[in-house]
Amino acid sequence: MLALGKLLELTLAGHEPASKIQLTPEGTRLRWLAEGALEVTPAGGRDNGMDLLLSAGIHGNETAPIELLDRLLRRIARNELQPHARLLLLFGNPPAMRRGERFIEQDINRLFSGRHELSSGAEAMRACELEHLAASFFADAGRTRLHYDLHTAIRASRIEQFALYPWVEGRRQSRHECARLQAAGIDAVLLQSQPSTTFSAYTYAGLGAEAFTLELGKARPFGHNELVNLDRLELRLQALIEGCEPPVDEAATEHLQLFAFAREVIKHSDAFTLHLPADVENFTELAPGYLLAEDLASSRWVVEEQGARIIFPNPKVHNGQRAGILIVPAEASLLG
Ligand SMILES: O=C(O)CCC(=O)N[C@@H](CCC(=O)O)C(=O)O
Ligand SMILES: [Zn+2]
Repeated sequence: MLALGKLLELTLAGHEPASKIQLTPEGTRLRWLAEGALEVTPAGGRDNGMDLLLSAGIHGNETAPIELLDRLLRRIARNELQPHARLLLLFGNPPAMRRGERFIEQDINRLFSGRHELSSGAEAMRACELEHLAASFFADAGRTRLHYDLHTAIRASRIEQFALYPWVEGRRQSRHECARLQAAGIDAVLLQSQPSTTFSAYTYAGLGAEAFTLELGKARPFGHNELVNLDRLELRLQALIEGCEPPVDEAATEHLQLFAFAREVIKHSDAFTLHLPADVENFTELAPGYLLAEDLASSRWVVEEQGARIIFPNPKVHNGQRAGILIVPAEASLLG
């Protein structure tokens, strides 16, 4: 296997490869761009016009998707997968991956769309570097741009695999892309309705890609991901890479669970208290009138929405950060 196929090993060891460009016997080109960053160019005459960015490890402890990217790259480097799409593979936060932690100083997924400019430190610099790598990768006009930013969640989830679809003014979220995700084993999509500082929001709003954060199960250490079943996603990604994706059935989105963003719960101070059990699962329903959280100056978060559910509840975030999202069921007619 080509040495660059071991990007994960190189990244975890903090090593730079001796040779930065390698070719498979079929002519697929692997190019190391920066720590945790590798570009794959199809052999001559094979390029089908798709630019596919796959990222994982934006949170260093979310190992199942990191292992998934590693498997895909090794297959390419062993000449078992013949790419017809251009690929950019990114491991987002190598120092945090080495420590098996979500982040070192700051959550990188709060630093995109220029937010890193208001901050400093290694994670702000990495967010800036990732923006540049993505922007250069998606620089050519007239090509299809797709980005999946792969994650796992801190807690268990009533809907195990779901996507967050970024939002930008004036652009409708695509039924076709939702159907493609459904075919990849994703059971629910949260349609965002406000700007965000995540990586997928940057590539969606800033670079015009179709882009999603995919939540694929519960975060566990390397080698302990047997409960995270990524088979359907892996098959779909292989098909996208090889340019032989089976047709996508848009009518099937009838069975996709769609949610709309209702409100973010922001932790303002150390006095913040979240009134949920520590083991509450993502997508747990909360009845109208439920007192969800309290904070300084007697501020209270009371559920008002019918059919509300909570995702990503986390009272341990830094002050000023999101401590949960309230979502509500949405209609497929929102999709374009
Ligand atoms: O499990 C949790 O509480 C957080 C899981 C996670 O990291 N989610 C992403 C979602 C990104 C998005 O909103 O698109 C994040 O919080 O960065
Ligand atoms: Zn994550």
